[in-house]
Amino acid sequence: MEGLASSRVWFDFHSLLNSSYTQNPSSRSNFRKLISFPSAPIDGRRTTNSCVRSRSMNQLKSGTLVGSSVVDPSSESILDELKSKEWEIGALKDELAATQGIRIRRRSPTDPPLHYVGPFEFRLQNEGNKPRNILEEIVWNKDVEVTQMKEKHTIYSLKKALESVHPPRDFIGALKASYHRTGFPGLIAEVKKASPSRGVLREDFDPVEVAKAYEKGGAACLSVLTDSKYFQGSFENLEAIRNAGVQCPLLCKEFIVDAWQLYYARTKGADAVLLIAAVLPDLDIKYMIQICKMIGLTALVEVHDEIEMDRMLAIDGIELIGINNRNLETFKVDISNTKRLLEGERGEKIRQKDIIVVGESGLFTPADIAYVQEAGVKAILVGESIVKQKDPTQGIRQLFGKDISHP
Ligand SMILES: O=P(O)(O)OC[C@@H](O)[C@@H](O)c1c[nH]c2ccccc12
Repeated sequence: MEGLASSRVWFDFHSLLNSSYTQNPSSRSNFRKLISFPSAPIDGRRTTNSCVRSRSMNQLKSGTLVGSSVVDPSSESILDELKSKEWEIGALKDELAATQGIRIRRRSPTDPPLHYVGPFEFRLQNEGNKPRNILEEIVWNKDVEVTQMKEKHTIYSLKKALESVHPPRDFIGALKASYHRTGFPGLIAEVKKASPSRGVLREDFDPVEVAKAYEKGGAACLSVLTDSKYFQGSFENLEAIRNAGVQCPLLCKEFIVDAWQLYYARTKGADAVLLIAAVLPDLDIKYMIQICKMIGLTALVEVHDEIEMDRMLAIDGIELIGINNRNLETFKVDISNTKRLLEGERGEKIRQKDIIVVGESGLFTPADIAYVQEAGVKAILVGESIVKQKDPTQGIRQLFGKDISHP
C-alpha cells in the first residue's frame, strides 16, 4: 500500500518494533524512522522502503534485516550508528514536511538531541529539542504516549476488537439531516472540560450528563476530547458516552499522529476522527483516509489557512473539511478565517467536490452562526460557548437564538 512508503506512517511495522530488535524505546524509534524513510543510508549502502517492503515480515521480525543489510541486533556499534543517523533523518523528514508548508516538526521529547554525536549520551536544551509552540509540544508528547499505548494494545488485538464493535453511525448524514431539519448548520457539540488556551471550562464536569444535554438541545453530532494532558479528556469519556445510549454520532477529538490511533478510536466507540493538516503530511492524510474508510470512520480533516486548504483540496476522497478559526500555534481566534478560506475559487472547488465544510472554534452568538453560514458552512463545531453554560441544552438555544431541539 502506498502509505507504507510514508515517512510518518508506521503502524504496519509495529510487530517489528515490538520485536526483540531492541528493548530501548529510543532505539526503536530510530529504527522505525530508518525503515520508514525513503533511501535512508545504512551501513554505507542505500536502501529504500520498497526494498524493505519486499522482504518478508518474518525476516523483519527476526530483527535481522534493515534494507539490504543484515545486522546483528545485539551489536552496540550498529545501535550507535542507528542513533547517529537520528538527527539526520529527523531533520530530513521535517524538511520533507516543510515542503508542504508544515511547520510542526515531529521530534519526540525522548529522541536524542539534534547534536547527538556518536556514543555520547548527553542532551542540551536547544532550538532542535524545544517545542516551538503548543501544537508542536502536544504532538511530541502524543508521539510518546502512542508509542507506549501501542505496547499495551497491539494492532492485532484492536483488529480483533473491531469485530464486535457496533456499526458506525453516519456522521455526515446526521449533519445533513440536521441542516435540512433546522435550516441552520448542523451542530457538532463539543464535550470538553478544559483547553490549553482557556483553562478549565466546566468545574463539575460530567461528560455523559453534558452529552445528553447536548443531544436534548438538538446537536447533530458530538465531539469528545480524549487527550488527557492538555484537555483533561479521556477515552473512558468517549466510551461512557457511547454506552450511555446517546444516539448522536461521535467524533473522537484527538491529535492523530499514527494510524494505530484510528483503530483504537474505533474500538472505543468513535464514528469519526479528526485529522489535522498542520500536523500530517499529504501522504499520511491519504493513507489515513483509506484506513478510515476501511474501518467505517468518517474523517474530519482540519485546516487553518489557505495553504492547508489547497493541500486538502488536491487530495481525493475528502468529504468533510473543518476550518479552524483558532490558530493552534498561537491560540489566536478569528472567525473571518472561515469566510476567507471559502472565498473565490476555493469555495467553487469545494462545491464541485460536494465537500461539507465545518466552521470550527470561537462561535458564541446567533450573529456568529449567521456569519459562517453566510460564508458557506453546513456544519459548526462549538465547545466553549455551550459547555460553559450551567444547562448546556439552554446553551444551544442561546447559541442559535432559537430552539433547534427535535419536536
Ligand atoms: O471551544 P471552541 O472555541 O468553540 O472550539 C471548539 C473546537 O473547534 C476546538 O476545540 C478545536 C478545534 N480543533 C481542535 C483541535 C484539537 C483540539 C481542539 C480543537
